[in-house]
Amino acid sequence: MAEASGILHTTLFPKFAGPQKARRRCSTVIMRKHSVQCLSVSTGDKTSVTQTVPWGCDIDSVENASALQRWLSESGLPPQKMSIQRVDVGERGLVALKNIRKGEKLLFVPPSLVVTGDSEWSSTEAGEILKKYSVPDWPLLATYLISEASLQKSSRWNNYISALPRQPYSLLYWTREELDRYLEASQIRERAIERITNVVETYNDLSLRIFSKYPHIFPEEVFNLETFKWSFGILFSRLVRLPSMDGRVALVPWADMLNHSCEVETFLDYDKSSKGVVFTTNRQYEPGEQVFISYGKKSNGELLLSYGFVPKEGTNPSDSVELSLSLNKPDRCYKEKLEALTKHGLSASQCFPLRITGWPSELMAYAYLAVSPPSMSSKFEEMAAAASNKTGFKKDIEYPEIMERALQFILDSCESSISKYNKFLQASGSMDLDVTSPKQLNRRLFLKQLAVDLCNSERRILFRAQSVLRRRLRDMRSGELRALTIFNGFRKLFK
Ligand SMILES: C[S@@+](CC[C@H](N)C(=O)[O-])C[C@H]1O[C@@H](n2cnc3c(N)ncnc32)[C@H](O)[C@@H]1O
Repeated sequence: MAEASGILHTTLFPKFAGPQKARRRCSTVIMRKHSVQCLSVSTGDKTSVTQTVPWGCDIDSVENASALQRWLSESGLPPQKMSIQRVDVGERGLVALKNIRKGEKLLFVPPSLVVTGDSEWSSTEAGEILKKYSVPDWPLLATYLISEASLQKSSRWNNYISALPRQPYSLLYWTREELDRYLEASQIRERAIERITNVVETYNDLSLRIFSKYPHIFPEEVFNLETFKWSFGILFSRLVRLPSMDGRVALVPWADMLNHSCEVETFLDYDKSSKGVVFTTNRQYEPGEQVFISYGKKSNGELLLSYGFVPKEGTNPSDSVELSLSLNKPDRCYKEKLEALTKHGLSASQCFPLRITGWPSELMAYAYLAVSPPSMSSKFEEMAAAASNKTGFKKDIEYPEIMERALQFILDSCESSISKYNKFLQASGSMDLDVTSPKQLNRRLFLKQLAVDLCNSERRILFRAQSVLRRRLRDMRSGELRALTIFNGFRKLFK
Protein backbone atom coordinates (compact mmCIF):
# COMPACT_ATOMS: atom_id res chain seq x y z
CA MET A 1 0.00 0.00 0.00
CA ALA A 2 2.40 2.46 1.30
CA GLU A 3 4.06 4.22 -1.52
CA ALA A 4 4.58 6.05 1.74
CA SER A 5 6.92 3.54 3.37
CA GLY A 6 10.01 5.54 2.59
CA ILE A 7 8.92 8.67 4.39
CA LEU A 8 9.71 7.66 7.93
CA HIS A 9 13.25 9.02 7.71
CA THR A 10 12.36 12.35 6.27
CA THR A 11 9.40 13.24 8.41
CA LEU A 12 10.66 12.45 11.88
CA PHE A 13 11.11 15.55 13.92
CA PRO A 14 14.66 16.43 14.99
CA LYS A 15 15.87 14.71 18.11
CA PHE A 16 17.35 16.27 21.21
CA ALA A 17 21.12 16.20 21.17
CA GLY A 18 22.61 12.95 22.40
CA PRO A 19 21.24 9.49 21.89
CA GLN A 20 18.44 8.38 24.16
CA LYS A 21 18.66 4.93 25.63
CA ALA A 22 15.67 2.70 24.94
CA ARG A 23 13.51 2.55 28.04
CA ARG A 24 13.33 -0.77 29.76
CA ARG A 25 9.88 -2.16 29.60
CA CYS A 26 7.71 -4.21 31.85
CA SER A 27 7.23 -7.94 31.83
CA THR A 28 3.50 -7.56 32.52
CA VAL A 29 1.63 -4.56 31.24
CA ILE A 30 -1.88 -3.46 32.11
CA MET A 31 -3.59 -1.69 29.24
CA ARG A 32 -6.55 0.60 29.62
CA LYS A 33 -9.64 -1.55 30.23
CA HIS A 34 -7.74 -4.71 29.34
CA SER A 35 -4.94 -6.72 30.67
CA VAL A 36 -2.28 -8.04 28.37
CA GLN A 37 0.79 -10.12 28.81
CA CYS A 38 3.98 -8.73 27.50
CA LEU A 39 5.72 -12.08 27.05
CA SER A 40 9.23 -10.84 26.69
CA VAL A 41 11.28 -7.74 27.00
CA SER A 42 13.17 -6.72 23.92
CA THR A 43 14.48 -3.72 22.08
CA GLY A 44 15.23 -5.82 19.05
CA ASP A 45 18.37 -7.56 20.17
CA LYS A 46 18.92 -11.28 20.65
CA THR A 47 15.69 -11.86 22.59
CA SER A 48 12.52 -13.28 21.13
CA VAL A 49 9.50 -11.02 20.72
CA THR A 50 6.13 -12.69 21.14
CA GLN A 51 4.04 -9.95 22.70
CA THR A 52 0.81 -8.80 21.13
CA VAL A 53 -1.45 -5.82 21.61
CA PRO A 54 -4.91 -6.29 23.17
CA TRP A 55 -6.78 -4.96 20.15
CA GLY A 56 -7.13 -5.98 16.52
CA CYS A 57 -7.73 -9.57 15.45
CA ASP A 58 -6.04 -12.62 13.99
CA ILE A 59 -4.65 -11.82 10.56
CA ASP A 60 -7.20 -14.08 8.85
CA SER A 61 -10.30 -13.19 10.90
CA VAL A 62 -13.25 -12.53 8.61
CA GLU A 63 -15.69 -12.10 11.52
CA ASN A 64 -14.19 -8.76 12.53
CA ALA A 65 -13.94 -7.87 8.86
CA SER A 66 -17.70 -8.46 8.45
CA ALA A 67 -18.40 -6.12 11.38
CA LEU A 68 -16.15 -3.58 9.69
CA GLN A 69 -18.06 -3.98 6.44
CA ARG A 70 -21.42 -3.38 8.22
CA TRP A 71 -20.11 -0.34 10.09
CA LEU A 72 -18.66 1.17 6.91
CA SER A 73 -22.00 0.79 5.06
CA GLU A 74 -23.82 2.46 7.95
CA SER A 75 -21.22 5.25 8.01
CA GLY A 76 -21.48 6.30 4.39
CA LEU A 77 -19.59 3.77 2.28
CA PRO A 78 -21.67 3.36 -0.90
CA PRO A 79 -22.80 -0.15 -2.01
CA GLN A 80 -19.81 -2.16 -3.23
CA LYS A 81 -19.20 -4.69 -5.97
CA MET A 82 -16.77 -6.53 -3.67
CA SER A 83 -16.81 -8.07 -0.21
CA ILE A 84 -14.13 -9.07 2.29
CA GLN A 85 -13.46 -12.80 2.11
CA ARG A 86 -10.81 -15.31 3.02
CA VAL A 87 -8.54 -15.65 0.00
CA ASP A 88 -5.62 -17.75 -1.21
CA VAL A 89 -3.30 -14.79 -1.65
CA GLY A 90 -3.10 -12.48 1.39
CA GLU A 91 -5.35 -14.27 3.94
CA ARG A 92 -8.26 -11.79 3.65
CA GLY A 93 -8.95 -9.71 0.56
CA LEU A 94 -11.64 -8.04 -1.54
CA VAL A 95 -13.46 -10.44 -3.84
CA ALA A 96 -15.70 -9.46 -6.78
CA LEU A 97 -19.42 -10.08 -6.19
CA LYS A 98 -20.40 -9.02 -9.71
CA ASN A 99 -18.70 -8.66 -13.07
CA ILE A 100 -16.22 -5.80 -12.95
CA ARG A 101 -15.16 -4.18 -16.21
CA LYS A 102 -11.66 -3.13 -17.16
CA GLY A 103 -11.35 0.62 -16.59
CA GLU A 104 -14.10 0.71 -13.97
CA LYS A 105 -13.76 2.96 -10.91
CA LEU A 106 -14.28 1.14 -7.61
CA LEU A 107 -14.48 1.85 -3.83
CA PHE A 108 -15.51 5.56 -3.41
CA VAL A 109 -14.45 5.73 0.24
CA PRO A 110 -15.58 9.18 1.46
CA PRO A 111 -13.07 11.47 3.26
CA SER A 112 -15.10 11.11 6.48
CA LEU A 113 -13.98 7.45 6.58
CA VAL A 114 -10.33 8.20 5.90
CA VAL A 115 -7.77 8.54 8.71
CA THR A 116 -5.28 11.38 8.18
CA GLY A 117 -3.17 13.64 10.35
CA ASP A 118 -6.19 15.98 10.51
CA SER A 119 -8.61 13.38 11.88
CA GLU A 120 -10.38 14.31 15.07
CA TRP A 121 -9.05 12.68 18.25
CA SER A 122 -11.46 10.97 20.63
CA SER A 123 -9.12 12.18 23.35
CA THR A 124 -9.09 15.90 22.49
CA GLU A 125 -6.40 16.62 25.04
CA ALA A 126 -4.02 14.13 23.43
CA GLY A 127 -4.70 15.58 19.98
CA GLU A 128 -4.06 19.14 21.14
CA ILE A 129 -0.76 18.21 22.76
CA LEU A 130 0.54 16.48 19.63
CA LYS A 131 -0.51 19.47 17.53
CA LYS A 132 1.25 21.83 19.91
CA TYR A 133 4.48 19.88 19.33
CA SER A 134 3.95 19.86 15.53
CA VAL A 135 4.50 16.12 15.37
CA PRO A 136 4.78 15.04 11.70
CA ASP A 137 2.31 12.68 10.05
CA TRP A 138 3.95 9.28 10.66
CA PRO A 139 4.56 9.54 14.43
CA LEU A 140 1.31 11.47 14.76
CA LEU A 141 -0.71 8.73 13.06
CA ALA A 142 1.11 6.02 15.03
CA THR A 143 0.15 7.75 18.29
CA TYR A 144 -3.38 8.40 17.02
CA LEU A 145 -3.94 4.72 16.25
CA ILE A 146 -2.81 3.66 19.73
CA SER A 147 -4.89 6.35 21.40
CA GLU A 148 -8.03 5.37 19.48
CA ALA A 149 -7.36 1.63 19.91
CA SER A 150 -7.02 1.97 23.68
CA LEU A 151 -10.39 3.74 23.88
CA GLN A 152 -12.09 0.76 22.26
CA LYS A 153 -15.86 1.36 21.88
CA SER A 154 -15.52 5.05 22.79
CA SER A 155 -13.55 5.54 19.58
CA ARG A 156 -15.39 5.95 16.30
CA TRP A 157 -12.70 3.77 14.69
CA ASN A 158 -13.42 0.81 16.96
CA ASN A 159 -14.77 -1.38 14.16
CA TYR A 160 -11.85 -0.48 11.90
CA ILE A 161 -9.20 -1.13 14.55
CA SER A 162 -10.88 -4.40 15.59
CA ALA A 163 -10.43 -5.67 12.04
CA LEU A 164 -6.74 -4.72 11.85
CA PRO A 165 -4.24 -7.55 12.35
CA ARG A 166 -3.00 -7.83 15.91
CA GLN A 167 0.38 -8.70 14.51
CA PRO A 168 0.83 -7.21 11.04
CA TYR A 169 3.32 -9.08 8.87
CA SER A 170 6.53 -7.18 8.29
CA LEU A 171 10.19 -7.41 9.19
CA LEU A 172 9.45 -5.16 12.20
CA TYR A 173 8.24 -8.33 13.88
CA TRP A 174 11.39 -10.34 13.27
CA THR A 175 13.81 -10.49 16.17
CA ARG A 176 17.43 -9.54 15.62
CA GLU A 177 18.32 -13.20 15.92
CA GLU A 178 15.82 -14.14 13.20
CA LEU A 179 17.10 -11.40 10.90
CA ASP A 180 20.67 -12.58 11.41
CA ARG A 181 19.78 -16.23 10.97
CA TYR A 182 17.56 -16.01 7.89
CA LEU A 183 18.55 -12.85 6.06
CA GLU A 184 22.32 -12.95 6.45
CA ALA A 185 22.85 -13.03 2.69
CA SER A 186 20.43 -10.24 1.80
CA GLN A 187 20.98 -6.51 2.17
CA ILE A 188 17.35 -6.25 3.26
CA ARG A 189 18.55 -7.36 6.70
CA GLU A 190 20.37 -4.01 7.09
CA ARG A 191 17.27 -2.13 5.97
CA ALA A 192 15.17 -3.99 8.54
CA ILE A 193 17.63 -3.24 11.34
CA GLU A 194 17.69 0.41 10.30
CA ARG A 195 13.89 0.53 10.26
CA ILE A 196 13.53 -1.11 13.67
CA THR A 197 16.11 1.30 15.09
CA ASN A 198 14.20 4.18 13.56
CA VAL A 199 10.94 3.09 15.15
CA VAL A 200 12.63 2.63 18.54
CA GLU A 201 14.24 6.08 18.27
CA THR A 202 10.98 7.69 17.22
CA TYR A 203 9.21 6.17 20.19
CA ASN A 204 11.99 7.23 22.57
CA ASP A 205 11.90 10.72 21.15
CA LEU A 206 8.12 11.05 21.57
CA SER A 207 8.34 9.53 25.00
CA LEU A 208 11.07 11.89 26.18
CA ARG A 209 9.68 15.05 24.65
CA ILE A 210 5.96 14.53 25.12
CA PHE A 211 4.63 11.39 26.83
CA SER A 212 6.78 11.74 29.95
CA LYS A 213 5.49 15.31 30.41
CA TYR A 214 1.85 14.22 30.29
CA PRO A 215 1.83 10.75 31.88
CA HIS A 216 -1.88 10.97 32.75
CA ILE A 217 -2.73 11.41 29.06
CA PHE A 218 -0.05 9.14 27.62
CA PRO A 219 0.44 6.40 30.25
CA GLU A 220 3.34 4.08 29.55
CA GLU A 221 1.05 1.07 29.96
CA VAL A 222 -0.60 2.17 26.70
CA PHE A 223 2.01 4.22 24.84
CA ASN A 224 5.03 1.95 24.88
CA LEU A 225 7.42 0.39 22.41
CA GLU A 226 5.26 -2.68 21.82
CA THR A 227 2.19 -0.65 20.92
CA PHE A 228 4.33 1.61 18.71
CA LYS A 229 5.76 -1.41 16.91
CA TRP A 230 2.19 -2.46 16.22
CA SER A 231 1.07 0.95 15.01
CA PHE A 232 4.14 1.42 12.80
CA GLY A 233 3.61 -2.12 11.48
CA ILE A 234 0.07 -1.08 10.52
CA LEU A 235 1.32 2.13 8.89
CA PHE A 236 4.07 0.41 6.91
CA SER A 237 1.65 -2.17 5.55
CA ARG A 238 -1.49 -0.06 5.06
CA LEU A 239 -0.74 3.66 4.75
CA VAL A 240 -1.20 5.18 1.30
CA ARG A 241 -0.08 8.43 -0.22
CA LEU A 242 -2.89 10.11 -2.11
CA PRO A 243 -1.39 12.27 -4.90
CA SER A 244 -4.64 14.14 -5.53
CA MET A 245 -4.94 15.06 -1.85
CA ASP A 246 -1.66 17.01 -2.10
CA GLY A 247 0.27 13.79 -1.42
CA ARG A 248 -1.27 13.35 2.02
CA VAL A 249 -0.71 10.03 3.72
CA ALA A 250 -3.84 8.25 4.91
CA LEU A 251 -5.29 5.02 6.22
CA VAL A 252 -8.25 4.13 4.06
CA PRO A 253 -10.53 1.55 5.72
CA TRP A 254 -11.98 -0.92 3.20
CA ALA A 255 -9.43 0.03 0.53
CA ASP A 256 -6.74 -1.35 2.81
CA MET A 257 -8.27 -4.81 2.49
CA LEU A 258 -6.96 -4.94 -1.09
CA ASN A 259 -3.97 -7.19 -1.62
CA HIS A 260 -1.07 -6.56 -3.96
CA SER A 261 -0.42 -8.13 -7.32
CA CYS A 262 2.72 -7.53 -9.38
CA GLU A 263 0.59 -8.00 -12.48
CA VAL A 264 -1.66 -4.99 -12.02
CA GLU A 265 -0.71 -1.36 -12.31
CA THR A 266 -3.44 0.46 -10.52
CA PHE A 267 -3.10 2.62 -7.45
CA LEU A 268 -5.40 4.23 -4.92
CA ASP A 269 -6.05 7.94 -5.18
CA TYR A 270 -8.56 10.59 -4.20
CA ASP A 271 -11.04 11.30 -6.98
CA LYS A 272 -12.07 14.94 -6.87
CA SER A 273 -15.20 14.44 -9.00
CA SER A 274 -16.74 11.64 -6.90
CA LYS A 275 -15.14 12.97 -3.69
CA GLY A 276 -13.89 9.59 -2.59
CA VAL A 277 -10.83 7.33 -2.61
CA VAL A 278 -10.98 5.13 -5.70
CA PHE A 279 -8.92 2.99 -7.99
CA THR A 280 -9.49 2.14 -11.63
CA THR A 281 -9.24 -1.52 -12.63
CA ASN A 282 -6.82 -2.37 -15.40
CA ARG A 283 -8.38 -5.77 -16.06
CA GLN A 284 -11.81 -7.34 -15.75
CA TYR A 285 -12.88 -9.54 -12.85
CA GLU A 286 -15.55 -12.22 -12.68
CA PRO A 287 -17.63 -12.88 -9.55
CA GLY A 288 -15.55 -14.84 -7.03
CA GLU A 289 -12.19 -13.51 -8.26
CA GLN A 290 -9.96 -11.60 -5.88
CA VAL A 291 -9.43 -7.96 -6.90
CA PHE A 292 -5.91 -6.58 -6.59
CA ILE A 293 -4.13 -3.26 -6.64
CA SER A 294 -0.42 -2.40 -6.80
CA TYR A 295 1.48 -1.33 -3.69
CA GLY A 296 4.00 0.33 -6.00
CA LYS A 297 7.02 -0.76 -8.02
CA LYS A 298 8.80 -2.50 -5.18
CA SER A 299 11.41 -5.23 -5.08
CA ASN A 300 10.65 -8.54 -3.34
CA GLY A 301 12.91 -7.41 -0.49
CA GLU A 302 10.96 -4.18 -0.05
CA LEU A 303 7.67 -6.09 -0.09
CA LEU A 304 9.00 -8.41 2.61
CA LEU A 305 10.29 -5.46 4.62
CA SER A 306 6.98 -3.56 4.78
CA TYR A 307 4.30 -6.16 4.08
CA GLY A 308 5.82 -9.46 5.13
CA PHE A 309 5.37 -11.42 1.90
CA VAL A 310 7.48 -12.40 -1.09
CA PRO A 311 5.88 -12.76 -4.55
CA LYS A 312 6.50 -15.97 -6.49
CA GLU A 313 9.95 -16.11 -8.09
CA GLY A 314 10.09 -14.42 -11.47
CA THR A 315 6.67 -12.73 -11.21
CA ASN A 316 7.78 -9.28 -10.06
CA PRO A 317 9.05 -7.11 -12.94
CA SER A 318 10.19 -4.49 -10.39
CA ASP A 319 12.34 -6.95 -8.49
CA SER A 320 15.92 -5.97 -7.74
CA VAL A 321 18.77 -6.98 -5.44
CA GLU A 322 21.13 -4.61 -3.67
CA LEU A 323 24.72 -5.24 -4.67
CA SER A 324 27.31 -3.95 -2.24
CA LEU A 325 30.50 -2.50 -3.76
CA SER A 326 33.48 -1.39 -1.67
CA LEU A 327 36.70 0.49 -2.21
CA ASN A 328 39.75 -1.66 -1.78
CA LYS A 329 41.45 -0.70 1.52
CA PRO A 330 45.04 -1.40 0.31
CA ASP A 331 44.45 0.83 -2.77
CA ARG A 332 47.15 3.54 -2.83
CA CYS A 333 44.48 6.12 -3.70
CA TYR A 334 41.98 4.92 -1.09
CA LYS A 335 42.02 8.24 0.77
CA GLU A 336 41.54 10.41 -2.34
CA LYS A 337 38.79 8.14 -3.63
CA LEU A 338 37.00 8.17 -0.30
CA GLU A 339 37.26 11.97 -0.17
CA ALA A 340 35.69 12.23 -3.60
CA LEU A 341 32.88 9.86 -2.59
CA THR A 342 32.23 11.63 0.71
CA LYS A 343 31.97 14.95 -1.12
CA HIS A 344 29.06 13.47 -3.06
CA GLY A 345 27.35 11.88 -0.08
CA LEU A 346 28.68 8.34 -0.71
CA SER A 347 30.83 6.07 1.40
CA ALA A 348 33.59 3.46 1.01
CA SER A 349 30.90 0.77 0.81
CA GLN A 350 27.85 1.45 -1.25
CA CYS A 351 24.81 -0.53 -2.36
CA PHE A 352 23.33 -0.31 -5.88
CA PRO A 353 20.22 -2.04 -7.21
CA LEU A 354 20.69 -4.79 -9.79
CA ARG A 355 17.65 -5.68 -11.87
CA ILE A 356 17.04 -8.60 -14.16
CA THR A 357 17.22 -6.05 -17.00
CA GLY A 358 20.53 -4.51 -15.93
CA TRP A 359 22.13 -2.06 -13.51
CA PRO A 360 22.21 1.71 -13.11
CA SER A 361 24.96 3.90 -14.55
CA GLU A 362 25.81 4.97 -10.96
CA LEU A 363 27.01 1.42 -10.22
CA MET A 364 29.32 1.46 -13.26
CA ALA A 365 30.69 4.88 -12.22
CA TYR A 366 31.45 3.55 -8.72
CA ALA A 367 33.22 0.54 -10.24
CA TYR A 368 35.32 2.84 -12.46
CA LEU A 369 36.37 4.80 -9.39
CA ALA A 370 37.16 1.67 -7.39
CA VAL A 371 39.50 0.25 -10.07
CA SER A 372 41.04 3.41 -11.48
CA PRO A 373 44.82 3.71 -11.14
CA PRO A 374 46.65 6.71 -9.60
CA SER A 375 47.28 8.11 -13.12
CA MET A 376 43.53 8.81 -13.36
CA SER A 377 43.28 10.75 -10.08
CA SER A 378 42.07 13.86 -11.94
CA LYS A 379 38.94 11.88 -12.85
CA PHE A 380 38.06 10.69 -9.32
CA GLU A 381 35.78 13.63 -8.68
CA GLU A 382 33.89 13.13 -11.95
CA MET A 383 33.48 9.41 -11.23
CA ALA A 384 32.23 9.98 -7.68
CA ALA A 385 29.74 12.59 -8.91
CA ALA A 386 28.44 10.16 -11.54
CA ALA A 387 28.11 7.44 -8.88
CA SER A 388 25.92 9.66 -6.72
CA ASN A 389 22.23 9.98 -7.40
CA LYS A 390 22.45 13.78 -7.42
CA THR A 391 21.13 15.39 -10.56
CA GLY A 392 23.13 17.82 -12.68
CA PHE A 393 26.15 15.53 -13.12
CA LYS A 394 27.08 13.49 -16.17
CA LYS A 395 25.96 9.93 -15.46
CA ASP A 396 26.95 7.81 -18.45
CA ILE A 397 30.70 8.22 -18.18
CA GLU A 398 32.95 5.76 -20.01
CA TYR A 399 36.65 5.00 -19.66
CA PRO A 400 37.48 2.30 -22.22
CA GLU A 401 40.98 1.83 -20.80
CA ILE A 402 39.63 0.52 -17.46
CA MET A 403 36.27 -0.86 -18.58
CA GLU A 404 37.40 -4.47 -18.44
CA ARG A 405 38.73 -4.03 -14.91
CA ALA A 406 35.52 -2.28 -13.81
CA LEU A 407 33.34 -5.09 -15.21
CA GLN A 408 35.57 -7.69 -13.56
CA PHE A 409 35.21 -5.77 -10.28
CA ILE A 410 31.39 -5.90 -10.53
CA LEU A 411 31.55 -9.58 -11.47
CA ASP A 412 33.72 -10.33 -8.42
CA SER A 413 31.23 -8.53 -6.17
CA CYS A 414 28.33 -10.46 -7.74
CA GLU A 415 30.13 -13.75 -7.25
CA SER A 416 30.98 -13.04 -3.65
CA SER A 417 27.33 -12.17 -3.06
CA ILE A 418 26.16 -15.34 -4.87
CA SER A 419 28.38 -17.46 -2.66
CA LYS A 420 26.65 -15.99 0.44
CA TYR A 421 23.25 -16.90 -1.01
CA ASN A 422 24.49 -20.39 -1.94
CA LYS A 423 25.74 -20.91 1.59
CA PHE A 424 22.42 -19.87 3.12
CA LEU A 425 20.27 -21.80 0.65
CA GLN A 426 22.34 -24.96 1.00
CA ALA A 427 22.25 -24.73 4.79
CA SER A 428 18.53 -23.85 4.93
CA GLY A 429 17.47 -27.45 4.23
CA SER A 430 19.09 -28.78 7.37
CA MET A 431 18.99 -25.57 9.43
CA ASP A 432 18.43 -26.02 13.16
CA LEU A 433 15.36 -23.91 13.88
CA ASP A 434 16.22 -23.78 17.55
CA VAL A 435 12.64 -23.93 18.81
CA THR A 436 11.06 -24.95 22.08
CA SER A 437 7.34 -25.06 21.18
CA PRO A 438 5.12 -26.02 18.20
CA LYS A 439 3.98 -22.38 17.92
CA GLN A 440 7.57 -21.26 17.64
CA LEU A 441 8.23 -24.03 15.12
CA ASN A 442 5.41 -22.78 12.86
CA ARG A 443 6.71 -19.24 13.05
CA ARG A 444 10.30 -20.24 12.31
CA LEU A 445 9.24 -22.48 9.40
CA PHE A 446 7.20 -19.60 8.00
CA LEU A 447 10.05 -17.09 8.35
CA LYS A 448 12.54 -19.55 6.88
CA GLN A 449 10.31 -20.10 3.85
CA LEU A 450 10.01 -16.34 3.31
CA ALA A 451 13.79 -16.01 3.56
CA VAL A 452 14.35 -18.91 1.14
CA ASP A 453 11.90 -17.36 -1.37
CA LEU A 454 13.58 -13.97 -1.06
CA CYS A 455 17.09 -15.40 -1.39
CA ASN A 456 16.12 -17.48 -4.44
CA SER A 457 14.66 -14.44 -6.19
CA GLU A 458 17.64 -12.22 -5.32
CA ARG A 459 20.17 -14.88 -6.34
CA ARG A 460 18.35 -15.29 -9.65
CA ILE A 461 19.04 -11.63 -10.48
CA LEU A 462 22.69 -12.03 -9.46
CA PHE A 463 23.01 -15.13 -11.67
CA ARG A 464 21.66 -13.14 -14.60
CA ALA A 465 24.13 -10.29 -13.96
CA GLN A 466 26.95 -12.82 -13.61
CA SER A 467 26.14 -14.38 -16.96
CA VAL A 468 25.87 -10.98 -18.74
CA LEU A 469 29.15 -9.81 -17.21
CA ARG A 470 30.97 -13.03 -18.05
CA ARG A 471 29.77 -12.80 -21.66
CA ARG A 472 30.82 -9.16 -21.99
CA LEU A 473 34.22 -9.85 -20.51
CA ARG A 474 34.70 -12.87 -22.76
CA ASP A 475 33.74 -10.80 -25.80
CA MET A 476 36.06 -7.99 -24.78
CA ARG A 477 38.91 -10.39 -24.15
CA SER A 478 38.41 -12.35 -27.35
CA GLY A 479 38.14 -9.00 -29.19
CA GLU A 480 41.41 -7.93 -27.64
CA LEU A 481 42.93 -11.29 -28.49
CA ARG A 482 41.76 -10.96 -32.08
CA ALA A 483 43.21 -7.44 -32.27
CA LEU A 484 46.49 -8.73 -30.81
CA THR A 485 46.61 -11.65 -33.28
CA ILE A 486 46.01 -9.28 -36.19
CA PHE A 487 48.66 -6.90 -34.84
CA ASN A 488 51.17 -9.76 -34.43
CA GLY A 489 50.30 -10.92 -37.94
CA PHE A 490 51.10 -7.44 -39.27
CA ARG A 491 54.34 -7.35 -37.29
CA LYS A 492 55.45 -10.67 -38.81
CA LEU A 493 54.50 -9.43 -42.26
CA PHE A 494 56.65 -6.32 -41.92
CA LYS A 495 59.62 -8.17 -40.37
C1 LIG B 1 -3.06 -3.57 3.00
S1 LIG B 1 -3.12 -5.08 3.79
C2 LIG B 1 -4.20 -6.01 2.78
C3 LIG B 1 -5.29 -6.68 3.57
C4 LIG B 1 -4.83 -7.84 4.41
N1 LIG B 1 -4.78 -9.03 3.59
C5 LIG B 1 -5.73 -8.07 5.61
O1 LIG B 1 -6.34 -9.13 5.69
O2 LIG B 1 -5.80 -7.21 6.46
C6 LIG B 1 -1.50 -5.65 3.42
C7 LIG B 1 -1.20 -7.03 3.95
O3 LIG B 1 -1.87 -8.01 3.17
C8 LIG B 1 -1.04 -9.13 2.90
N2 LIG B 1 -0.80 -9.18 1.45
C9 LIG B 1 -1.07 -8.24 0.53
N3 LIG B 1 -0.77 -8.65 -0.71
C10 LIG B 1 -0.27 -9.90 -0.59
C11 LIG B 1 0.26 -10.85 -1.52
N4 LIG B 1 0.32 -10.62 -2.83
N5 LIG B 1 0.70 -12.04 -1.03
C12 LIG B 1 0.66 -12.31 0.30
N6 LIG B 1 0.18 -11.43 1.23
C13 LIG B 1 -0.28 -10.24 0.79
C14 LIG B 1 0.22 -8.90 3.70
O4 LIG B 1 0.08 -9.50 4.95
C15 LIG B 1 0.26 -7.39 3.84
O5 LIG B 1 0.99 -6.98 4.97
